[in-house]
Order: sequence, then structure tokens, then C-alpha cells
Amino acid sequence: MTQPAAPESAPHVELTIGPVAHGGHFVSRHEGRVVFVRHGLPGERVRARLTEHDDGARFWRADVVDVLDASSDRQDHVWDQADALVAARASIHVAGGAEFGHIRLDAQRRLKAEVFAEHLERGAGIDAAALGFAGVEAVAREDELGRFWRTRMAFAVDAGGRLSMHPHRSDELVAVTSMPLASREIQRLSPWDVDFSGFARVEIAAPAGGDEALVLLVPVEGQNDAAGVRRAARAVMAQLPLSASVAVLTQSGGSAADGRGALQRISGRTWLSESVELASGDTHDYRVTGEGFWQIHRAAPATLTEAVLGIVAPEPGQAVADLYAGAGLFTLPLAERVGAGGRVLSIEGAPGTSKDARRNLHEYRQALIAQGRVERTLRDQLQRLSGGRGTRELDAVVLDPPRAGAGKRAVELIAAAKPAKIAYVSCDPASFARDTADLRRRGYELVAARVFDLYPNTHHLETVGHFARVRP
Ligand SMILES: C[S@@+](CC[C@H](N)C(=O)[O-])C[C@H]1O[C@@H](n2cnc3c(N)ncnc32)[C@H](O)[C@@H]1O
Repeated sequence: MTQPAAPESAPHVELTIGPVAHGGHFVSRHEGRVVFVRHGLPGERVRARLTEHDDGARFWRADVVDVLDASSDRQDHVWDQADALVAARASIHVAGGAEFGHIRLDAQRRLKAEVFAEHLERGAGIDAAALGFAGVEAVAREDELGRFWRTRMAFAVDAGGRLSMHPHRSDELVAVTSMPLASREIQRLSPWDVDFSGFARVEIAAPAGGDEALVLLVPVEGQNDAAGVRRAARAVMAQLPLSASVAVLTQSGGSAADGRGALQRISGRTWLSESVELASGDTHDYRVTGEGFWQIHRAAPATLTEAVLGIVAPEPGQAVADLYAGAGLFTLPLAERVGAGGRVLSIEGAPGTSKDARRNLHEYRQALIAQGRVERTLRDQLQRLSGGRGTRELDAVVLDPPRAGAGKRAVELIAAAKPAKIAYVSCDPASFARDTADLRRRGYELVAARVFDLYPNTHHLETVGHFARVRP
């Protein structure tokens, strides 16, 4: 490994690690000041390097470099490149993306449950235990060390053409020589052995069902020689040990899915074929464009669809909305269940991804696919659904917003449609708690919440909240 040396000159302190905080940090104190520490565990006594320590700052940040008194929840890190102790000994940077890999999987889930409960209490005034919240759930067919789940990976490329990642809060690049969280399909492509010279970013997606992977190459900025880019892309293709689709994404910021970038086929297809098999035996097939949104964990599409359908329990003839709908993961099974006499309003903001939804739902006349921002288009679409007779009320709403959550305006519009049930899928406990507080003010109560471990060995968690309308 030839990463640049980590700044050994930074001051070191001895700390006792306190409770977990959101973002992969643990709270500690040094001479009265709060220090957010990474790579530790509650109760541990550690030596840590201060990574941010301005005199006037309210809090400092630190990385553990040595463990003096270890927690029984500590294990050998699942990925040596993300192991802070190894990195400190070798004076190299630690790769980001597996910041909980030094923690046993069951303990990771306990910590994530604490983070969820604390946010719910602080942000929405709800006691998770009173809600019947029983902890973070593992998903089907999990590897015992929480590896091989990522069907999508995004990498930077360093000056030598090697796949790289940024360390936490850093512009440096760490060349990646392995990545145990990547799915076995991605491992088989062995992208860390490929020379990606000429490209600034590489995205690899490999459908969980074993269909051909897609390697998306983003040229370095200012590269205007189209023939040269194609040559470089073919050189990448020639190094891949297996057949894969290869495409070039030319863009000026944003992604192909937002309509600003253009995908150019080098070999195979510029899209992926995803198949989701539910416990009921129903299988749904989807097409997802190169950089379009799809859930990352191989088990996420089925896990989340089942959780959502369990809440909505759609019946023939009902009217439901799927907001922040992506390529229509939930829209499709909802459309099947409400049947030809029902309605599913599906709203997605990114043009490329919305086009996917349109294709994926083209056989379902009951699905109304709308492209636009929920906060701007929901009311118009409900008016359209009512056929000019005011605003159509809904039986249920599913929403799955990005990390920032839905926000005040979207919550207001959702509540105005008076759905009896809401299924809220969230990847951020803070915005989920904030929106929960808003929904409560608008006549909804959170009646149950499930949290799934869809991001093992990282601090991330996925919540599915079930809200019921309690006030007219
Ligand atoms: C977490 S993804 C969920 C997609 C889908 N439910 C799934 O599971 O595959 C969130 C989606 O919301 C879209 N999005 C982000 N902000 C939006 C907005 N304000 N209005 C509509 N869609 C938005 C993104 O493009 C993305 O496809």
C-alpha cells in the first residue's frame, strides 16, 4: 500500500470513550471539551490523534490510534484498509466506508438501535420502547461478518489510474486494493487490478440476481477528445476478467439520471436489469439506467418492499401514492395490488430515473408516473387525479426521500391528501425524527417503526415508519 502518510505530528490524547453519536462517532471528553472520536467503542480507554482541535472550537474530533483497554465488542477489522489501528502503525490514511468494521455485528446493531431511539426521543418526543421497537433487524442471507452486500460501488481514480477512496473528511485519495463490502459479483470483476487512467470516477453496479454488471466511467475534467475517451474505455474493458457492460458518462456535475449527463455505450448495455423476488413468490423485473437510483444492499429491494406492503396492505380499487419513487420499486407491486380499478401516483424527481419508472410501469394503466419535485408537483398531480373535482384524497402514501428527508412543505401536502396510512422509508434518523414531529402536528401518529441493518459495517441504518391518521 502506498498511500500518503497520515499526519503523525498531530497531538495525541488519552480518552475514555462514551456513548455512540450519529455519523459513526462516539462522544468523549478531554479537559471538559467534547471530542467526537471515530474507530472506538463505548467504555474503551484509547490513545487518539486529534484531527480537528482549534482552540476556540466547541468540540474537537479525533481518531483512535491505539486501544489501551478494549471492549469485548471489538473484533479484527473486516477490511484492513479501513482499520485505524493498522493505518496508524503504518502511518497511512485509513479508507472511509467501513467505519464500524472493528465492531462485532450484533454490537453494531445495538449501537444503531441506540442512535435511532435517541433521535426519535429528541426529535419527535417518542419513546422507542413504548412504540414496541425491538432493535435493528438483520436482513436475509447476511454474511456472518456483514460483507459482500453492496451491489453498487463508487470510486475515485488516483493519478496512477488506481481505484481510490477518500478518507473521512479529506480530499486525499487512498488506493483501494480490496473491498470486502462489495458483492461477490463485483469482487469477481477485480476492479482494483484494473488501470483506469483517463477517468476521474468509476461506478460499478452488479445486479443481485447475477445479471451482467455495468462499469460506468467518468472522464477526467476537461477531457474533450471523444476518440481518446473511447480508446481509454476500451482499454479498461480489455482488462476486466469477465464480460461486463461498459459505458462512459460525460457530465458537467450531477448524474445521468438527472438529465444533465450523457451515457455513451462502449460495450453491452447502458442500463441494468434488476429482479426482485418477494417472500410471496411474486417476482418483479425492473430496468435501471446507468447512474439511476437503486437500493445498494442486495437484500434491500425485497426487504423494503415487504415492509412497505405490510403497512399499506393495498386493496383493489384503492388510491395510493409512491413519492420519491426512483425506478418504481414500490410503485410496481402497489399497482398490481390496487388493480385496474385503483390508482398509484408515482412521483420521482430525477428525469432519467423517472423514465425508468415509466418503462417499468408501462403495462399498468392504473399507474400515473410524474416527474418533478414532490413539494412542487404533489398538489397538481392530486388535482389531476381528481379529474378537475378538487383534490383527490388518498388511501395511503409511501415516501422514501433522500437523506435530507421530506421537509415541511412535502409533509403538509401529504397530510392534506388525508391518507389513512403512511409508510415512511428513511435512511437518516435525524430527518426521520424531524418529519415525524411534523406529521404528529398534522394529525398522524407513529404506530410502529422497524429499523433494518441495510449497511453493515457502516454507521448507517434504514427505518420504515408506519404512521396512522388519528385526527380528521
Ligand atoms: C432513497 S431514493 C428512493 C427510490 C425508490 N423508492 C427505491 O427504493 O428504489 C430517493 C429518490 O428520490 C428522488 N428525489 C430526491 N429529491 C426529490 C424530490 N424533492 N422530489 C422527488 N424526488 C426526489 C431521488 O432522485 C431518488 O430517486
